[in-house]
Amino acid sequence: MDKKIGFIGCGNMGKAILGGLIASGQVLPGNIWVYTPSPDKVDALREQYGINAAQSAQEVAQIADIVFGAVKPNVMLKVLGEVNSSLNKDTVVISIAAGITLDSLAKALGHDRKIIRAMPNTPALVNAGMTSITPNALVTSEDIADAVNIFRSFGLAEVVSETMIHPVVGVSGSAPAYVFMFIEAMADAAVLGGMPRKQAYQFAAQAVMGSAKMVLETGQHPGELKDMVCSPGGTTIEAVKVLEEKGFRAAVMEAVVKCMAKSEHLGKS
Ligand SMILES: NC(=O)C1=CN([C@@H]2O[C@H](COP(=O)(O)OP(=O)(O)OC[C@H]3O[C@@H](n4cnc5c(N)ncnc54)[C@H](O)[C@@H]3O)[C@@H](O)[C@H]2O)C=CC1
Ligand SMILES: O=C(O)[C@@H]1CCC=N1
Repeated sequence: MDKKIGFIGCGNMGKAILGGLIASGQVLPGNIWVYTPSPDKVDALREQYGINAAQSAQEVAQIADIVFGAVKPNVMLKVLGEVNSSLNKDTVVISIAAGITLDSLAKALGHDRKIIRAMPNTPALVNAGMTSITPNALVTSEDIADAVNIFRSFGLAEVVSETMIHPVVGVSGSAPAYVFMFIEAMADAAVLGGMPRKQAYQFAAQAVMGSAKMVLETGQHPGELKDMVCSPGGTTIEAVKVLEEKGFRAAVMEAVVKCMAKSEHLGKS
């Protein structure tokens, strides 16, 4: 793609997208402009990736064809509002902020602006992201294809209606955090069993990745795949029984429901 890509804000998530995009070879580093208020951080990104360091958010807005707003939700509307007059007519603005609706973005940017609300996740950094994309009515099918291509260059991406955004945050945007906790807890137990810590993380993480791949690639029901592991009278069913007794599934469901509720709350405040 020869479009110019801009990042206003580039912390955990912006860097995951930037890193994924560059690793995919889809966009050359020379076609990427980044601004954050900390010049040291932008310089570090320039050294690591070879991107252009912008002096201001307005500079990014002037140059880029596609501008990522990758700042925290509480400053997103202010930051985008301040660069609005620097954007070109056809620039596509992609906000990745949790809880910031297309409607509020249009209020900050004007109702004639092409805007996409996207919800990526940090595994973008290792080419395994999952992103939802919700365009407003002004975004053309070509713009949508560009956005899908960008996000698919480092994982999977689906266009969804804005009503799906809260489940997306719950099951994907925020989900890596719960999975990391699961991996950490399994590894702690393996360490308790005498395994060196580094090896414990490797075994636990590979088990999670392989299991996820089985769900994605076999098309089999997760319950069926679980049953395949549980030998009669074996070790796994002992662990499964404890997880059921401790309310593992209910805890996960409740956590995701809380996450969705917070996403909805952010959208209203
Ligand atoms: N971290 C995650 O896993 C995910 C985060 N998001 C969304 O991504 C957005 C960013 O989150 P993180 O990357 O985690 O936050 P972060 O705090 O790591 O990064 C924020 C970035 O914005 C910059 N910044 C702060 N004020 C600014 C300003 N006035 N102008 C320009 N840049 C400014 C900071 O220097 C930093 O580079 C949030 O809106 C969040 O909802 C979405 C999906 C997943
Ligand atoms: O915790 C958050 O608010 C952001 C949105 C999805 C993941 N991190």
